[in-house]
Amino acid sequence: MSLIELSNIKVDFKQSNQVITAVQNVNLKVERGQIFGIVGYSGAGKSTLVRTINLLQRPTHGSVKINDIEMTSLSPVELRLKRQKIGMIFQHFNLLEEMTVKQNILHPLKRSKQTTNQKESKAKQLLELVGLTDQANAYPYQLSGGQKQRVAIARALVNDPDILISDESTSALDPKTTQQILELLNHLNLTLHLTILVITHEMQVIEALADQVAIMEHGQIIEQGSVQNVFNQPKQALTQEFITLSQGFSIQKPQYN
Ligand SMILES: Nc1ncnc2c1ncn2[C@@H]1O[C@H](COP(=O)(O)OP(=O)(O)OP(=O)(O)O)[C@@H](O)[C@H]1O
Repeated sequence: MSLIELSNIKVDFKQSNQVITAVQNVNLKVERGQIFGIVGYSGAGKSTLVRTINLLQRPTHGSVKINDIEMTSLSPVELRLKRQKIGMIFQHFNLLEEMTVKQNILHPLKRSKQTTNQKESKAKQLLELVGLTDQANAYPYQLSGGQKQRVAIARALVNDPDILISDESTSALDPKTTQQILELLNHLNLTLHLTILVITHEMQVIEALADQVAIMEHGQIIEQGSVQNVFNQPKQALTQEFITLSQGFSIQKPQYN
């Protein structure tokens, strides 16, 4: 049994008198402990697809199973509890500017029945895990982009999730900081056995981090497999294009005599 199993997913958006199909015919299985990458250009449907996993986006058709439980059949209360086990991080961090690092991390626990001591101890443990112990009382504006993403990661882990969804989490960061965040995600995968879904338009992120990859175009998965196989033997022209682009830019300059 796979941890995540998406079957025949379709997502339509209705806008006045037209229908936009953002995702269609998607079948995807993610095993526990995997790092699964989803690659595609802007508008390919990556974010819409992963938002169906915690039903932030309800699919028009299809089945979403987490741990063999059909998410689309859950009551609102059951769904809220299941969602707590799926953390998310984003490109622009989405921190609350008026709150300190520690308050941001503990924010998802605001309605929890945990004692202050339990929350303090959780915050301490998470601050240590993401390397921000000294910044507990700082505000987001005092932090670098990489530090902000570390706060967001700690916040995403506060309910001990089984799954972390990273939606372009390194796209606003410079290469060195990207490397550090990818190392942290890899560390979390290994030490917490966290299953991670990585959405990106950068194939080098997939190459560095993921075990499996799916390539999306026009709302569909056009190719998927192990990172090794897909990189060694890409079947689709778009996959080849992403691999070529990940090896850096090559500009043909005119020759002047
Ligand atoms: N709420 C919405 N209403 C209408 N159309 C939407 C909505 N959300 C997404 N879309 C459309 O669905 C398609 C897929 O968008 P989506 O954001 O999932 O792509 P993406 O691959 O994640 O790209 P990006 O990285 O730019 O977010 C796009 O054509 C987008 O305009």
